[in-house]
Amino acid sequence: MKLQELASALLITHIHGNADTEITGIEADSRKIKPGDLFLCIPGLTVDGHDYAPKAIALGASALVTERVLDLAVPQLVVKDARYAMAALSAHFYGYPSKELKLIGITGTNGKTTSTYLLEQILRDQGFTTGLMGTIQMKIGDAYFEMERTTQESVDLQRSFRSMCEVGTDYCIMEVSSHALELGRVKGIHFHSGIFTNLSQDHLDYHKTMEAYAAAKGLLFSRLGNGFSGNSKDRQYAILNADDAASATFERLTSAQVITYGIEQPCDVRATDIRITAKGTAFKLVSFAGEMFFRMKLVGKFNVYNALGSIAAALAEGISLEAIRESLESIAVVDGRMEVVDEGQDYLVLVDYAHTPDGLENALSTVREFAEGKVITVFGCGGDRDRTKRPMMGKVTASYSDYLYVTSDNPRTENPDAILQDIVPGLAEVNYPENNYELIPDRKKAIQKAIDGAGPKDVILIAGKGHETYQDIMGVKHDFDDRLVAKAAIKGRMQ
Ligand SMILES: CC(=O)N[C@H]1[C@@H](OP(=O)(O)OP(=O)(O)OC[C@H]2O[C@@H](n3ccc(=O)[nH]c3=O)[C@H](O)[C@@H]2O)O[C@H](CO)[C@@H](O)[C@@H]1O[C@H](C)C(=O)N[C@@H](C)C(=O)N[C@H](CCC(=O)O)C(=O)O
Ligand SMILES: Nc1ncnc2c1ncn2[C@@H]1O[C@H](COP(=O)(O)OP(=O)(O)OP(=O)(O)O)[C@@H](O)[C@H]1O
Ligand SMILES: N[C@H](CCC[C@H](N)C(=O)O)C(=O)O
Ligand SMILES: [Mg+2]
Repeated sequence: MKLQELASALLITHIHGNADTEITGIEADSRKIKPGDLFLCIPGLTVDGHDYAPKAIALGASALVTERVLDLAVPQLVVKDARYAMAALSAHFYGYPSKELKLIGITGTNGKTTSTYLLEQILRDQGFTTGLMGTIQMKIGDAYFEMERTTQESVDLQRSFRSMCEVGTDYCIMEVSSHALELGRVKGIHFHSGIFTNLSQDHLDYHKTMEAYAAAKGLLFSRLGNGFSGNSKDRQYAILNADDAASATFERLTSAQVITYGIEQPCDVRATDIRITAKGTAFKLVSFAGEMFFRMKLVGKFNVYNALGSIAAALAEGISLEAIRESLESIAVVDGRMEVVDEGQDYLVLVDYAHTPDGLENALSTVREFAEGKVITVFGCGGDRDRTKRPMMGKVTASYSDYLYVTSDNPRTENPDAILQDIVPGLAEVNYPENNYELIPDRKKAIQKAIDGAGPKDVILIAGKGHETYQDIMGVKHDFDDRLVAKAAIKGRMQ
């Protein structure tokens, strides 16, 4: 595509240099430039992409998008806002692929990944070709890719959507993080439907206040449904959790048709008669499409919420309740979410991804409900992330646990001991006895100790890392998988 043609996606631009320059790719990271690419210079929060333009040119970039003319010998498309331009130009370059897919975005503090897996399974079982995008991985056709982040940068997103179109994808189910919404990664993307899981504290390092965090999530819904067509195929849906106060705001923001789900409040898709055991969850579904009993292998009341959001979305797509039930009942586990580590031991070991106060409250209240012995928790808090959630996570964990091992969870560039010290005031707040916890920065040692000390019927919850296979220390990702470490410790104890 010629630079001139690409520039037509924006009204106010200025081309400095040859407008007929051929662009064969589009990229915002100088480290990924290939010859012929257009390099987008994005002023970031940590560095300014304009400083990397010489490196991009050295690697073969044929033109730049800049916010000011740089003294460099390549054509430049000068724009007002490079981040906005990145979203608009990449959509144009890849031919607006989100319009060719039925894209269902899922946002909320907890439950996004789980919900994407549930809904994707239901749709796949119906014979649809599905795409998936989120924290654990991206799926395009039958190929799986590792993800750097939960929601990709706009240029990568558009490229991924185009690849999904090329393999005949009908539905793409994706997690939409608050960072992505705030940073405009999903600007101009056409969503078919949006699902809201819940809102509780996280990421205040970035959003600063809960109001700003909620407003970021709201962006997904304010963009839905703007333009009725009368054609039921084009109809857009906002699927909202009736038991979460933020839903009322999102309902006001959206023009999409609202479907509500929940447990406590009256709503369109509701679960009653809920039973929770260590082996699964059963409930009666009462919905606008009828009533039915569900028996899922997924553990925890929070997974009933995740199921309800997915059921509502699937019903909106015209899938029968019976088919939805069959799919949901077939799912054994979502990678790293309440995953059992079973080596035949007489205590239960669960690996879970709870890494917020609310996530921990949900995971631990579930464990409390079925634990016959003590509840022992191993957890930590991520470095370079919301510090104010640390004592809150300590408090919640202490409230539900008989014994605690406070340890490291991706300290990143922070001092691991200092992170642990930020958690301790939360334990003191509920007068947690000093004899009931240990601070062990080495996560492997903490897991080993928890396993060595477990008695029959005890439950050990290893929280925070779930599917992760690394421990990030000073920017270096060291191999670390809670499930493998726990497995080895259980076996070690048996010998
Ligand atoms: C707060 C945040 O999300 N920041 C993201 C944002 O950073 P930024 O705008 O500050 O960019 P920057 O790092 O200053 O770089 C500016 C520009 O220079 C470019 N650059 C930079 C270095 C270089 O050598 N060459 C180069 O070209 C960069 O590609 C970028 O275009 O844009 C960058 C490029 O896309 C991202 O790498 C970066 O993610 C950071 C690393 C991050 O950790 N993000 C996390 C918090 C995040 O996004 N998490 C959510 C999930 C959260 C959840 O819901 O749990 C997610 O969607 O993953
Ligand atoms: N609906 C829910 N409500 C509250 N807690 C939940 C819910 N679903 C899952 N959780 C808890 O949160 C943890 C993370 O779940 P999941 O990975 O599905 O969330 P996520 O929103 O994708 O998280 P992230 O923002 O890190 O991508 C789970 O391991 C579980 O402990
Ligand atoms: N999406 C979340 C994941 C946190 C997972 C936890 N293991 C941590 O590193 O804090 C984040 O980037 O904040
Ligand atoms: Mg996720």
